[in-house]
Amino acid sequence: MPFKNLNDVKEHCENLENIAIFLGYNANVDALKYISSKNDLYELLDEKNNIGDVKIDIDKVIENMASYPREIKTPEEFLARLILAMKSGKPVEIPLISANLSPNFKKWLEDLKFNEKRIGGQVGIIANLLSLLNLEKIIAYTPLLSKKQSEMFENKGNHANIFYPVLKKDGKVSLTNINNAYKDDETKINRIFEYKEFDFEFNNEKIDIPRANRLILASRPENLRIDISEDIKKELPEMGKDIDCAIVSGYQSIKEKYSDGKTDEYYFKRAVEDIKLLKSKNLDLKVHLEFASVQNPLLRKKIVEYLYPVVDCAGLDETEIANILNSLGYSELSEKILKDSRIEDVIEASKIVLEKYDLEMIQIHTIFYIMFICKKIEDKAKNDIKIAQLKKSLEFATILASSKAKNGLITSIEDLKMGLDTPYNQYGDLLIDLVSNISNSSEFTEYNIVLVPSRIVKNPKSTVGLGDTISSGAFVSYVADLKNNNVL
Ligand SMILES: Nc1ncnc2c1ncn2[C@@H]1O[C@H](COP(=O)(O)OP(=O)(O)O)[C@@H](O)[C@H]1O
Ligand SMILES: O=P(O)(O)OC[C@H]1O[C@](O)(CO)[C@@H](O)[C@@H]1O
Ligand SMILES: [Mg+2]
Repeated sequence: MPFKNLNDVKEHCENLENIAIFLGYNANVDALKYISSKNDLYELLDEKNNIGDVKIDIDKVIENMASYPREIKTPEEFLARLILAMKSGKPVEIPLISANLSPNFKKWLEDLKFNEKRIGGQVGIIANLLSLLNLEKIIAYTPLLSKKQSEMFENKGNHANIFYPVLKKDGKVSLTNINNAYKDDETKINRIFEYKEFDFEFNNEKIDIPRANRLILASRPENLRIDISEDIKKELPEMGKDIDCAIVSGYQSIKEKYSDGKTDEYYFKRAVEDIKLLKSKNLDLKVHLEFASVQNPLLRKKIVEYLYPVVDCAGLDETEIANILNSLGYSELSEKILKDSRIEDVIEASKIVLEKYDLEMIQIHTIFYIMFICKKIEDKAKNDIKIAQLKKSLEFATILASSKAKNGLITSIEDLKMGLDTPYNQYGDLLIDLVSNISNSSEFTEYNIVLVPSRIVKNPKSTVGLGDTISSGAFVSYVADLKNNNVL
């Protein structure tokens, strides 16, 4: 067990302090609505426009939403997708395009009272986490940075360590404390419905919620472009020279077509350029792409086809990798994962993606485990060290995630004691045995498959952002090993 006490965790955090990282592109405000019981649910559904009076045939509504991007426009569609998400036991994110909303649904959303507002988006969540872990420098780039959004970035390290690239009057780009770098942009708000485990009746059906989870209604503002303006873009090579790694994300909000005539291809080509520019003066730079759920299979395929070839590491959950496989034509394997989430199938899927895009590392997080898959190092002694380091990075990630699950957010390194004190889930030993058998099979002799069981928090305060927490914690820990001892 690599972490016996909080001091071991603190010592591990110290290894991360010399890491500098670039984060792009998506940040937003997460407005959280807690649904802790069936009464909360009925109150939510009855609020104002009597959305609860909506009598819906869930299957019919879903059938009618067959066209993509399967966004939500009406109360019926919201209700149907919320109940399906609750039943599924899986995290769900669905785009919400305000221009397309029915008037009564738009009003219902506007009148909704939220329990809590906190930073969201991969960039927002990861920047605040890594700041707290005292990383040397975090360049957090997001296209929209309103004053309200900039204030939600919390420079909680020993020194202000979250920076935003600002074009100065002399034409130079300076990395400015993000709290002072805001522009007159709109604030992007996502609505998060965080529900606990409970059961309820709906349309004469008893519905069980198998585990606490969340449904995200992700706004898609027309003027949000996943892009870096030319004057900042030209500085990317210099920024890349002074950092060790990058985490890129947010491509899920790219739309096929924009009002100004631009298309998704325009933004994907520029996103590839951004990564190549960051790497251009620093060949050791490691780039991790954190996936999110993408309803539209064409868009999902473009994200991996354009971006996986130019990144080194990919983080995603089992639903996301199943959907990627579906977009790549492996529909049978995809269906099996979506239906049963068997680890053998997830590992096979990871190997397919790793090989197809020549990735260095895949990191998968599911409710029951967190796993790294990568090629072995020739030298056995070195590879054994690598496995031990990968395992330690995953352990660290589970401690981060369960601390955040327990407390809703991590406010100090002391909070990590909560995660450390949370035991592995009951399937831990079974999963470890399963993976060691698979690792020894002929198909995987060239691969390291390293798994750590998750430390599931019963009745978590919230679940949104746990995947971002896991992926970023494991990735920066991996990079620290690369940087500090070059064994990997
Ligand atoms: N109650 C919980 N306790 C501990 N870890 C959890 C709990 N619920 C979920 N997790 C972890 O968080 C991950 C959620 O990942 P993901 O859905 O990608 O989150 P997000 O995209 O919101 O960051 C799961 O794969 C699991 O490892
Ligand atoms: O797809 P979007 O609008 O960038 O939102 C991403 C969502 O995913 C999260 O980052 C969690 O992974 C939420 O905080 C956020 O609401
Ligand atoms: Mg995720």
